[in-house]
Amino acid sequence: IHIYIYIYIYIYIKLKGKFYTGFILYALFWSNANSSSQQRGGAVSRIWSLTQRAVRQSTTRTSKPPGVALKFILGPAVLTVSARLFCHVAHCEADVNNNTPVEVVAKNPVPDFKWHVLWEFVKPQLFTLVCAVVLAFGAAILNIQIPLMLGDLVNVVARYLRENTGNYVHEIRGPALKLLGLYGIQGLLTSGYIVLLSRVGERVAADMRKTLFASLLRQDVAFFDANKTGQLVNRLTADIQEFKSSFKLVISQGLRSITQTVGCFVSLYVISPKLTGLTVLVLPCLVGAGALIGSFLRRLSRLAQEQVAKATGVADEALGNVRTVKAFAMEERELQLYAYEVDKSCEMNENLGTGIAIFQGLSNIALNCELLNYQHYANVFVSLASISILFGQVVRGMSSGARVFEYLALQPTIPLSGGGRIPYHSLTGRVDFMNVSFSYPTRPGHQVLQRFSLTLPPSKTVAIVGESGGGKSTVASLLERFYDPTSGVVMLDGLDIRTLDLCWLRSQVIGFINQEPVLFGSSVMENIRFGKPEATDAEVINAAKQANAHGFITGFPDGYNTVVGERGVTLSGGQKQRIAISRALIKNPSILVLDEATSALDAESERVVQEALDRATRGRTVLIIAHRLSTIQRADLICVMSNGRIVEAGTHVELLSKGGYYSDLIRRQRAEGQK
Ligand SMILES: Nc1ncnc2c1ncn2[C@@H]1O[C@H](COP(=O)(O)OP(=O)(O)OP(=O)(O)O)[C@@H](O)[C@H]1O
Repeated sequence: IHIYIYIYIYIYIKLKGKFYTGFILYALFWSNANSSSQQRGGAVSRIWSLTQRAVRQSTTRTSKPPGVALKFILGPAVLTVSARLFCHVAHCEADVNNNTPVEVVAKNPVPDFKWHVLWEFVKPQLFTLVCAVVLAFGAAILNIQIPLMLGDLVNVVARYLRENTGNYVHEIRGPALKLLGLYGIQGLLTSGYIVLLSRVGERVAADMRKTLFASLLRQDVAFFDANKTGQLVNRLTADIQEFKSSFKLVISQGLRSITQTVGCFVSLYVISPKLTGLTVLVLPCLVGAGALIGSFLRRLSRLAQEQVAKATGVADEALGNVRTVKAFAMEERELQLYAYEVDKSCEMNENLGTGIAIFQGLSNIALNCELLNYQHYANVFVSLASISILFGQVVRGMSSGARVFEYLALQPTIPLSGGGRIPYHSLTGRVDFMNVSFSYPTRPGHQVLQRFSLTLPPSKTVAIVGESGGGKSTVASLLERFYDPTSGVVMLDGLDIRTLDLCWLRSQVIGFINQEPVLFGSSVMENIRFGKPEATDAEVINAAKQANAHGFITGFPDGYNTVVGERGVTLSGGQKQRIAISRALIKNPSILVLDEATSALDAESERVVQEALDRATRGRTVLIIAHRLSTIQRADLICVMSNGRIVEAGTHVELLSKGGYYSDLIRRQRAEGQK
């Protein structure tokens, strides 16, 4: 009987997660106690024998072997619970999406779990959730009834064996049919609540993902300086996954385990187990069927996982290239793309949930039918063990939830919308930096700009040159309003840019091209259209012509429909740069910022790109940040920066004749070129 109980529990463990820690500990404890008591030594053995004696004295004898409840049910169960509570060991609850948890370093290491935020997500699913709870409760109540029905059946068999009178088939039919009916209803209820719960879980998780993604995209660039993209993506994936699993498990198992534990303790002492039956013969069939359905479910799970990864890929790309997304004010479009992929993965996970539901419903029926003779022993153990799993799961679920909620509540310091706009026909494109001082929020002690002043006259080209780390790119970042100055103002047409609509500023006024153009893994057409989503094909082609890109694009077999690969890996540096220029030009910006736009190119690529840039800059206010001084000689004004200040300014000829910092830079660059 002991072997059977172990086999039964083993199967249960296989189906419901691994909670064998208590068993291993118990087995060790028991064998140690037995061998030690034979040697009459050891504190452990003495405590053990005292416990056994106390239990023997306190329990009234039943038909069960003495101490069986302690040895095979309470012992392992209590040890499992303790191991779980105190040691956090050996629990590996099945994760349908096989997400590998990544260490998350939170800004606030222990964020609070906010119930009211959870409520906002659960509210729309409340009806489905209540139905799931009712069904789960019904299934749990039936689970308690089953051993009692079983008792009726056993009584009939026992009476027949004892008295050998009456019509056996007639007498057994009633209780047997009742029992089968009960199993059927129980299976249906189980499937029902799992389907509903899976739906609630998936929808809550999908809503959380979309809301968190929207909240992340809204954040300032400074937020992304302080947080690694991988961690943010992890909150969108692993944390929400963990939270979802816990949410479903706690509701389904919590209700079932508590009701079942109470009920099974009662029935354990009411019914006496007599039947053994065909279990050994049937078990391999059950295991085989389980393995078959399991492999199907694993396939479903893998597909769902791939879809989740796809959604994560979209998020990762948008967040990883957040400067580009922000420079084109494309937050809304990225959100839509992500929402589409998330909804698809939500649907696939719902299908998976239905598969699991059918599997569990069937396995419940099969196990109940075939293993009924051990039901009352094993159920108590399983219920107790499930409660122990729940403790750990509640803790993990709440901490994952808290990490997700932490970022939902964050408000950006630079709001994306709101503020004034200057009508297109009256916008001149004059920019003034007035006494600007600035430190990056992640390095507040390091002042990058100190009382920096500079004017970009309308339709003129101003270049900034100077030593590396002197603060040139920071000037461009402040114009894009990736950050706000610590003191001083940046003005557009005489208006403080903090009073202007940021979305308008980035999407319509400023075109930004930097050293390493970032493309998205879609077609050339879509990449150029990123600059102006409503642009017609003709506008896209026109922008590509202006940027010297039309020729090479039409040379590809798929032309504008050529997919450029992740981050544009299938294109050369010069080609990528020209697509980036087309993307900036399509919005017809009044101001163009070129941050080292040609410094990563070889001489030939630089020539074609430079040609495109010369054409692109005509009639616009241009700020060029340059390393290669040869590219800026025709600028209307060249400023030399050092230590966050302008130390010299003038035209190329003026600065050369001055013989100061600029001519020194030119000399050094020539010398490097000759080497
Ligand atoms: N996001 C950031 N967070 C914190 N510090 C930064 C950040 N970006 C730049 N810095 C620091 O600010 C200073 C100025 O950097 P910036 O990129 O503006 O220099 P640069 O003149 O453009 O240099 P380079 O010519 O090498 O590109 C440097 O000391 C740099 O380390």
